[in-house]
Amino acid sequence: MASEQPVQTPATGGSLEDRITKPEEPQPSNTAEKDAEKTSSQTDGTPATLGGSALLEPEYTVEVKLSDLQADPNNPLYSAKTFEELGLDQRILQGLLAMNFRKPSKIQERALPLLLGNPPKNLVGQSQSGTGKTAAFVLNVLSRLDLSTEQMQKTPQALILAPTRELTRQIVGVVQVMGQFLEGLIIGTAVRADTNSQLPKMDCSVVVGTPGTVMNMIKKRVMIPARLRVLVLDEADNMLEQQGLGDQCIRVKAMLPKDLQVVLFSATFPAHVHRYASKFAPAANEITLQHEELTVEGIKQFFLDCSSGEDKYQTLVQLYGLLTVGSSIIFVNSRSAAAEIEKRMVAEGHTVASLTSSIEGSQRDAVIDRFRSGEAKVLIATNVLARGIDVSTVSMVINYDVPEIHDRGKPRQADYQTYLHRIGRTGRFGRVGVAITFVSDRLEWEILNSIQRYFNTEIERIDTRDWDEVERIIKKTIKNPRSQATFGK
Ligand SMILES: Nc1ncnc2c1ncn2[C@@H]1O[C@H](COP(=O)(O)OP(=O)(O)OP(=O)(O)O)[C@@H](O)[C@H]1O
Repeated sequence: MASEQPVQTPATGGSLEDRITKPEEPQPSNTAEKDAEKTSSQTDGTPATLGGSALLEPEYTVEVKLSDLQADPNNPLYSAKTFEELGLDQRILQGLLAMNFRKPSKIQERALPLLLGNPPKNLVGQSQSGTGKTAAFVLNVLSRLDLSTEQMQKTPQALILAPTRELTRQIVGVVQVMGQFLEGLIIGTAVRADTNSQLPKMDCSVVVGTPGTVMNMIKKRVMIPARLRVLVLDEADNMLEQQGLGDQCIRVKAMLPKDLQVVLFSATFPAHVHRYASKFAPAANEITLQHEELTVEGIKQFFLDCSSGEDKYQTLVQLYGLLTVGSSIIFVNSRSAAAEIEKRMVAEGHTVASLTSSIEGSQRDAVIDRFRSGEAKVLIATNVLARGIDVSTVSMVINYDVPEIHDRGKPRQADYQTYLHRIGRTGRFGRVGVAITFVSDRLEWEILNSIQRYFNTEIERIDTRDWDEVERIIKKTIKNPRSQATFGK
């Protein structure tokens, strides 16, 4: 197991000495505009400059389809305003331009005025997967920084907590690109180290990290939280609910200044966590949705009947060709299942990678980086990758195992939130994708049925007796990277 030693890691896989990320030197605004003109594609979680997968979509597809979606008031990407009208700093607007963000999404348009108000108020914000929550909180963080002196540039003023190292590194990438024109912005990454290395000092303006590592850093006084103004919890329901993570978040918050703005974001806030979230972020403004509104219509949901565990494996192998049309993630419920499937598929000559919490941190970084760059197109993962990960080329998600809550001694039951987050790895920001769940017995079928009812959505059965038909259905769905689909009900 990896040591508890926390480190700051470079967001971009630089040298170990280079642990604090400084954005590149600001460029004059006309350069940014020219860059935005040149690039026809938006960037996803890790932009191409950071080794990520920039979208290779023709300009007309992005312009026409996305602007259609953003003009539809029933769509979560809809906005009546421009970023300029939201009162953002000119240098931040330049960052958005460089990312090719033309218009805010609904959550960005609604959340930003609430977040940017003074005196600052807490916020609980919810919107469907892939609708731009990261930008909403990053824009608030960047807007609240005082970078006027070198001392302040090296003083943590905002803390963003995320549940996994992969999501942490992704958020660092977004802060870096969005804040590239803010002179003096320094970003620290606080994730667990592979070995017992010394804790680096968090001499930075923004810290992004996982709760356990941040807690250690504060305890050991390598991170001084006295000047923090904003605390963000991404995937907040998961952060507050999960045993361990929840305790750590509470302990971290207890070590921070009392007059801090607390911002909680997630696509899901089940009722029992929502009550708790209201305590963690008292008197918060709230943007919430009903669970029936949460599914993204661009994600076409299917299920496949399998006769046994072995049949699930054979079905996956039959699907392999389709999995590599774009990129895909295969979700399993255990680390051992991930290892087993990877071993068998590799032995049979298929190219797959796997990412679970059983591998060391730097190896995990290497796997996700290969997936982002498109070098690895099929990734087997546990729930560690279910939330937040934004790789725009993912056109297919397979639930090899139905997501379930494992409560010892209790009957098996559906994990609604995890289902939604897993399938949300595709169909990002107006794109289309396919999610297929494998069902191998009656109980799994009942669990999937209850998921369907909970979200008031449709999960269509695919008949595997005719593989040509299966292929036709899936290809038809993912052929066009953007649909005219509306979201929710
Ligand atoms: N206003 C915008 N214009 C264009 N693209 C955008 C805009 N806002 C966000 N995006 C892009 O949309 C994608 C999804 O954004 P993000 O990862 O923030 O979604 P999310 O709501 O946090 O999803 P999840 O619930 O899965 O964590 C990203 O690739 C991001 O770059």
